[in-house]
Amino acid sequence: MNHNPVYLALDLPRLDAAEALARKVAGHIGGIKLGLEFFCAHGHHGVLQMHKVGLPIFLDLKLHDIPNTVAAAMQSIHVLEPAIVTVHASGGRAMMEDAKAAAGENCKVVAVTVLTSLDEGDLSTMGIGESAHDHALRLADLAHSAGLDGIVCSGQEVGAVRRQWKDGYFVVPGLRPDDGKSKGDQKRTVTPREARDAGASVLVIGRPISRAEDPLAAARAIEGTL
Ligand SMILES: O=C(O)c1cc(=O)[nH]c(=O)n1[C@@H]1O[C@H](COP(=O)(O)O)[C@@H](O)[C@H]1O
Repeated sequence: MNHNPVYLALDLPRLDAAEALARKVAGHIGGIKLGLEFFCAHGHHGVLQMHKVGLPIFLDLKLHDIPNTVAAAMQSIHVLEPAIVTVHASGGRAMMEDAKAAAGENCKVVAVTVLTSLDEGDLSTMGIGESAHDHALRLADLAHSAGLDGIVCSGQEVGAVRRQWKDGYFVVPGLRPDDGKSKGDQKRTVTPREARDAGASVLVIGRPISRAEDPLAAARAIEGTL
């Protein structure tokens, strides 16, 4: 892989702090991921501000609604020129098809399969009887047939998904360089290197860099393992 696959998740409440962190580690990451925390606090203005850092922007909005609403939301973010946008695969085939049709040019649309914060116990409380692995594969298939560019899944499933969808674009969060010693709310974790070796296209990393005592050293160390 000749470009840096790491997208830094900027889950920080303050815009100035988020921008300062992105600028500090910019030479050691490949892009910036802005999620719900950032978008709800700073909206379009915040995204346009972060574009000034000069890295591709991944807009992680996890859209999940009726097809018409999701398509309209996709259209209203064209102006932000995101490189990647997320929707939830559990929104169904028609929602994903309409989301892709409404996406801007050069924007990859990827579907979240099973959140990395869930394990089999959580799935069973939601009425899902199959394993996280099987459910992620099922939703990956659905996203593929709906014409999406790829999916979001944990590093524990990405190898199997890659075998069934050879040219897919796969985003893997839930990464812990310390091999899960500081999981926090994440349940299905692997190391960045394991995810890359298993076939991830993008590695999403937040707190292991943003909450590190020295974020620049943390970003460099992760880069060195890839
Ligand atoms: O869509 C995502 O990016 C996502 C999907 C998922 O299943 N799990 C997951 O953690 N994420 C996001 O990836 C980031 C992970 O952050 P850290 O756990 O701090 O590295 C957060 O911004 C999450 O919103």
